[in-house]
Amino acid sequence: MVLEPIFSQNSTSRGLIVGNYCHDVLMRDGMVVAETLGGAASFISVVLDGLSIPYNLIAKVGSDFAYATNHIPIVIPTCKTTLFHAYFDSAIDTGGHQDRVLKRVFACDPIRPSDLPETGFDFGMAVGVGGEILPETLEQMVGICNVVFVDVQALIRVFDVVDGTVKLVGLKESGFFHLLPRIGVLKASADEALFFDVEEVRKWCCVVVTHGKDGCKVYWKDGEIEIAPFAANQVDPTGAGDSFLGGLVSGLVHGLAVPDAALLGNFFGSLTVGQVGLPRLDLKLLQIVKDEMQKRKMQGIVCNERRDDELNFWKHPGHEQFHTSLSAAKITPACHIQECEWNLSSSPRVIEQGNKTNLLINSAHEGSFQSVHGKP
Ligand SMILES: Nc1ncnc2c1ncn2[C@@H]1O[C@H](COP(=O)(O)OP(=O)(O)OP(=O)(O)O)[C@@H](O)[C@H]1O
Ligand SMILES: O[C@H]1[C@H](O)[C@@H](O)[C@H](O)[C@@H](O)[C@H]1O
Repeated sequence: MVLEPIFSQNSTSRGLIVGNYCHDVLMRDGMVVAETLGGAASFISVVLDGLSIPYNLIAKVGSDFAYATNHIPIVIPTCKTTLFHAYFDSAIDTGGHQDRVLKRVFACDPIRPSDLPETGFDFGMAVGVGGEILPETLEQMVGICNVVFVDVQALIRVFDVVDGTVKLVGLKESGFFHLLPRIGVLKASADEALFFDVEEVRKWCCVVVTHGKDGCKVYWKDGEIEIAPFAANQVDPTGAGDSFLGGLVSGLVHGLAVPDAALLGNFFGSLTVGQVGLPRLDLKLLQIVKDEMQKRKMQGIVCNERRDDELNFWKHPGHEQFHTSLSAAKITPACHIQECEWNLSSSPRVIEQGNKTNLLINSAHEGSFQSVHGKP
């Protein structure tokens, strides 16, 4: 397992995020309810920026790309930006995680090894959404990064040739399987985890399976541990897994033990489902989170001092208190968590302009749309 380098990270570590930005169109019962910036890279950026973690980002878009982002993507004039249509069906609601059918309508260029910088990175994140990460790209990443975190959705998605519907293939058939012993952490949603044998893969790398409102479970060679969720009022599940991964990696980079870092993942996942599109993270909230992470370090739970892989996987004293403190931060009055008051089933329209989100709430009485910029 390539795990030891995770624990030698520090907050000046530099990361490499690889995965295309995309345009997301969310539909509810046939109606467009939101158009937002998407792609795992964009959700992860929000979390890493919020926690002041430096990184380079390699993403490709077309000249139609509609958003302002902190990290400028590579523009391919001959391509359109990757576009996903996510279809939510009011009739299907699987216990808080609304199921969706995802269609890739356009696919921008793949990211090739020659698109990556040659310099070494402390950590890498392979986070494709539309099949843009090739086996040779991941191979190059494991060569230039000390440790690589991989979202399995980057490896096992295939796209219907007629309508672009996203389907999954077994990890063994994906063309990436041979690279598993060289990656640090493989993250999968519970649905995606059905496409590989966790018992087999955990021998080579750490596996983290997310379970929506129920939190997540971490598996490694010799053990496994469940990590508690945070309460959330889910309005849009999109990007929860991406923000989770951003939180997990940020925690590890800041020197937290794996369970604490996974808890931070759950925290950012829960913030994301409470909003439509990218999470808008309050600065005061972020400061509280940073302070709490610092406190965990002060308690002597500094992984990069221990260099002891096995120890870093178990919950250390104070883990539950860390959960309590983060939960409290979410409800601190000073922190305006901009949770929306509606959910996708009530069919409001959300249109993002630049990096701002407009909520256009359908007013039944006036027969018109009312524009609201988040909450006051
Ligand atoms: N309804 C919820 N309430 C609280 N936390 C949630 C909820 N949904 C997701 N989360 C948090 O986000 C994490 C990731 O969610 P999930 O397992 O749904 O990922 P995903 O299916 O990959 O998401 P997506 O593909 O939409 O990005 C969970 O492990 C959990 O911590
Ligand atoms: O923006 C979203 C998000 O990144 C999801 O994690 C991914 O599954 C979708 O394909 C993408 O459109």
